Parts: sequence; C-alpha cells; structure tokens
Amino acid sequence: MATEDDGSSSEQAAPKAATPEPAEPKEPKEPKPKARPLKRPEPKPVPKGQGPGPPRKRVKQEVDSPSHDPPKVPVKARPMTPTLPPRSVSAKQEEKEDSAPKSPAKFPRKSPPTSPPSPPAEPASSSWRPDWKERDEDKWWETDWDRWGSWSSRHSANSGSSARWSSPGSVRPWVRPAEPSSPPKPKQAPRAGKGASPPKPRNVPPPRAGKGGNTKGGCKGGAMGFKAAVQDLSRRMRPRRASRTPPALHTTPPSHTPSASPAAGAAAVDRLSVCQVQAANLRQSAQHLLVLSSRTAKDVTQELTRISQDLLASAVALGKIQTRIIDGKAVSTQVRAEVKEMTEQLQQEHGVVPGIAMILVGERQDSKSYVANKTKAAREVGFHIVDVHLPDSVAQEELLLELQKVNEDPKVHGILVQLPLPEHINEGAILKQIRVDKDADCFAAENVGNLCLKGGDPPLAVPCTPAGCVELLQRSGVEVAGKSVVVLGRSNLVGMPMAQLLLSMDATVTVCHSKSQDVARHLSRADIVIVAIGQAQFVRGEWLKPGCVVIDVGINSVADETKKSGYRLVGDVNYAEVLGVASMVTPVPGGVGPMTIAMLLKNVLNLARQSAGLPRVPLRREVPAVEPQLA
Ligand SMILES: Nc1nc2c(c(=O)[nH]1)N[C@@H](CN(C=O)c1ccc(C(=O)N[C@@H](CCC(=O)O)C(=O)O)cc1)CN2
Repeated sequence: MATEDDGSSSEQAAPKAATPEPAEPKEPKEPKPKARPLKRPEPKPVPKGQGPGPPRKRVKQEVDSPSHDPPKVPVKARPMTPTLPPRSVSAKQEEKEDSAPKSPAKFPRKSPPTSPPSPPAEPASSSWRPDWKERDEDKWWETDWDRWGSWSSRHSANSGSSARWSSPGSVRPWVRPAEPSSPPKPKQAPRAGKGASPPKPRNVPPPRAGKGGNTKGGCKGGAMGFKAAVQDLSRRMRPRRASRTPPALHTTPPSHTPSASPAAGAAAVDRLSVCQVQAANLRQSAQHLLVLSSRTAKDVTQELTRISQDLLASAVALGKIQTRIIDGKAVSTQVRAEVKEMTEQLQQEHGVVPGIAMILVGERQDSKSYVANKTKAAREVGFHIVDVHLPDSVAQEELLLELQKVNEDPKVHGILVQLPLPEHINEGAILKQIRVDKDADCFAAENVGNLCLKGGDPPLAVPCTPAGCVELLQRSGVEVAGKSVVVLGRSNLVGMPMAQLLLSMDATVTVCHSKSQDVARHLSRADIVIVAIGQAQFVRGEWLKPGCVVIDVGINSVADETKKSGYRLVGDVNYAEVLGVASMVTPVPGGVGPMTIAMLLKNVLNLARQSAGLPRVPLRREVPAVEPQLA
C-alpha cells in the first residue's frame, strides 16, 4: 500500500522517553501453561527513566502553511537510547487512575476456568432490544450531525449483518459452563493444548412448551423439514467405526510435517484424534438438536450458535483458524487520503483551510516523535499548522497564555495538547481551557459528557484512539451491535471513552481494570477484546474465545538484543499466542497507533467544517461482514 512516510512505523518514530514513574510491564510469575508451545523468550522488563534531553529555554511558536516548510522536529531525529526505551502509552493513564500499587494478582495470568458460574438467564429479547428499527437514521457514525438522534441508538444497526445480530433468535448466548456430559464422552483436554475447554457434550434440557403456543414439537415454519435435516445430519455424522471411547484431544497442536517420520505419524494420529472428537461432538450436537426441534426457534438458534462455537474451538485445536492481521497502517493511509480529499474540497467550495495547533511541553522523546508525526500528517493533508513547543520548565500560567492565543486564533480549528504534561503542570486545569469547539482530542468535559449522554448533543470530536479502534473494526467488517465486548483498561485517554463509544454502538460492554477479578473469565466470553492496560503481552491466547477479534492498543518496549536500538515494541497482547485463536488481531506496531493520528486529522477537519456551519463528514464506509477464516 502506501509508502508515504506517515510516521507510524517503528523505524520512523523516535524512541519514547520514559516517565519518572514508569509502569513496569508485569510479566507473569506463574509458569506458562504446558500446551501451546511458544518459543518466544520472555522479554525482560526494561528500566525506564526520564529522557535526559536538555530542556529548551525558548518558546517556539511557528506558523506553518501547508506543504511548505519541513517539519520543525525532524522525524528521523531519533536518538537511540537503549536505556530509555519507549514506555507504554496506556500505562501512564492506568497509573493515574489507580494510585495504589498494582499487584500482578489483579490481572492474574491463569486459564479461564472450565466451569464458570452459570450465566444469568438471558432476558427476553423483546424487552431489552434497542429501538433500532425506528432509528435507522440515527447512526451518527455515518450520518450528519443534523440528523443526530438518541445517543443510545445512533449506531444502531441498519444493515443486514446488524439485523442478524439483533434479531430475537440470534442473540448470542453466553459461553456455557461445562456441564456433566452424556456419552459419548470424549476425555476433555485443553483447547489447542492449553487450559480452555474443547467442545463438550451438553445435557439435553427437558422439552417444554415453546413460546408462541407451539407445543407440538416444531419450530414455526417447517419443523418437520428441520427435524429431517437434523436426523440426516446426525446420521451422516455417525462415525463409520465408532470407537467406544473417543480419544482425547491432544495437548499439542497438530503438526504439519510430512508423514514419513515417526513424529509425523504421531502427529497424523493426533489430527485423526481431534477429528474423531470433533465428529463425536457434532453427532451429539445433532442429537441434541433433534430434541431441541420440539422447542422454540430461539432455543434451536442458541444451540446452533453453541455448535458453531464448538466448531471454532475445534478449528483452533486443529490449527485451522487463520487469524487476519488488521493493517492499521494501510487503513490510516486510506483515512488520511480521504481527509486530504475532503480538505481540498472544503477549501475549494468554502474557502476554509482546517487549522491545527500542536502544543508540546518538554523533551520526552516519545511525545516529540508523536507530535512530529502528527505535524507531518497534518501538512500532508493540507492543514494550516501552528506549532508550539515549550520547555519542560514552563510555568502553568505561561502555558495557559499560549493556549489562550490559539483559542483566539481564527485560523485554528483544532487544538492538541500532547500528553502527558510535566508533573508540575495541572493537566486537568490546562485541558479545561481548550475551547470546546476546538477540542481536537475530545478531552473537554462537555464533549466527554456528550459522548456518554443518551439523547444529548453529539460530541464535536471523537476521542482519537477509540475512534481509530472503531474505524478499524468497521473497515474490517466487524459488526459491534449486540456483541460482547471486553475493554481492558479505564483510562481517560482510551478505556473509558472506548467503552462509551462501544456502548453507544449497541455493544454489550464489560470494562476490566486493575481491580477486576478473573479477567480471563471475562475475556473467554468476549466476541471483541480491546486491550489498553500498558502491560507488555499481558493477554494470553488461551484466555480468548476462539474466533474473537482482538484490538491491541498497548505500545510497550521490551529488551531485544537483536535490534540495533536494543528494544522492540510489543502490545498488551501476546501476539504469537493470539494467532490461530482470534479471527482478527491488530499488530503492534502498525495497528492502532497510526489510526490515532489519522483520526485526529479527521476530527480537525470536522471541527473546521462545523465552524463553517457545515455538517461533519461521515466517519464510516460500509463494508461487508467478515467471518472467521478457516485454513
Ligand atoms: N493529546 C494526546 N496525547 C496523547 C495521545 C492522544 O491521542 N492525544 N495518545 C498517545 C500518543 N499518541 C498520540 O499522541 C500516539 C501513540 C502512538 C502512535 C503510533 O503511531 N505508534 C506506532 C509506533 C510508533 C513508534 O514506533 O514508536 C504504532 O503503533 O505503529 C501515534 C500516536 C499519548 N498521548
């Protein structure tokens, strides 16, 4: 895709200076589970410290016209300081929210329990479904502000794929706890050689009268056809030479080596075993469906969903899930190209050039690098740029004065104060002074409030990183409405607004944080997982529900002697383990990070449009839903 220098690759960005109180990546103390053989060496936590760059004495305020001057902070100027590796972006936020020291036990590294407590009874779908049918026009994400409606429904589904998830019969059930099985009873073994549960036979619930008065043993609209089909499925699933005791799933993933060696032979047996268990499970599922055919369509749909989950688990065990890598760099390039086009149009048709003020305080290498990349990206799309760089030692009043200037500058439509600010500056007091209609990051209380309010005004901008995550999901064809989403982290920058955004898109959102119990259990039920906790490679593959979508917001450095810099960037998710389990994952670097910058540009464009009385541009392109891919 694009080769343009967007500052999003690890080559382009400068190493990030550490903060005085760095968040150490908390690596597991427990031994790793036996099965999924991971050759990845444990990264050593890197000592972090404050970047030693001499504080600048000058106050720089430069006005940059589009496509003229080179960046004020050269992108390639990145002193490689192995002892000053980039620190986690989200860690700092998490530090701020929880003053108490974190204990690794708060995010325990352990397998999801095989028998979690029974889920609460699912509410009748009609009583809790959002009023999406009436509110097709309220999907603010892809509509003009003028058509703004209830915040709760503004993302509501109006597409076929959404309806699929919202219809009464297709409400995705909770992942069931393990239940005592009836024969054939395969010996249970961890998924893909790890602690998770393989498909398990379920107890058949006693038949009951179906809703809608259909008590005669049939779903509405063709029970006999369905029954016959299930019988046929059951017959076809029956093993030709059924073994009395189905073999257990093996604890190692099947090998793909040619079958000449004894090891390959053993691997083939492994694969055969897995297939046999899978067939046994399917056969039992079909039998179960036979019983369920006397029940309601909802029961049957739930059972079908469970079967598909079991199939996904089997696919994981067989090494058959192909995890799609969501290319944030490519998507961000696309978004920036769209912003550029719309900027040109805005200038031609209305004579408005979007203007952004970037306020950077201090000499943190990471902040300097991000601001340099933002400046470069803003220049590329044709924005007017005001670049303010203040020394570390700047007084709060002086910073406020600079802020006042850009607040009053009519050429500036969006203001960005790069975070974090030095310790002696009251961050909240500064952010409060940004004019709400120039709040490019959606930090202002009014904008944050509107993000949360049902039926309130729309926020004038959307928080950049969460908006980037949503954009990645949408452009990857991932439907959010009705899905179970777990957000790990509750920072003001990512976790909190992310959860609100997803809630407004009709997701069922669970927020886990440093005080949450049994994070793995929450994760094992999530269709979509968004991780922003600032702990290197914290989320394990075995915790995840097969086929889920993983968005990794973390940026952490770990020591890597093979690199010239002495470190490399990793996310909050154990990427290697997630491959083959999740249906999609964002990499680090090259995932969410570049989207943060692209969405900032989009925010500023929209602020400029709104300042001219124009509606904001749609944030979304319709894309077909993507199902998990099997190899
Ligand atoms: N005012 C703000 N401050 C901060 C924000 C923010 O959204 N507004 N977010 C973060 C930092 N950030 C943007 O400012 C940011 C972080 C990471 C990236 C990025 O492109 N990362 C690359 C890797 C970069 C590297 O090699 O170091 C990637 O993930 O691929 C962009 C922006 C805190 N402050």
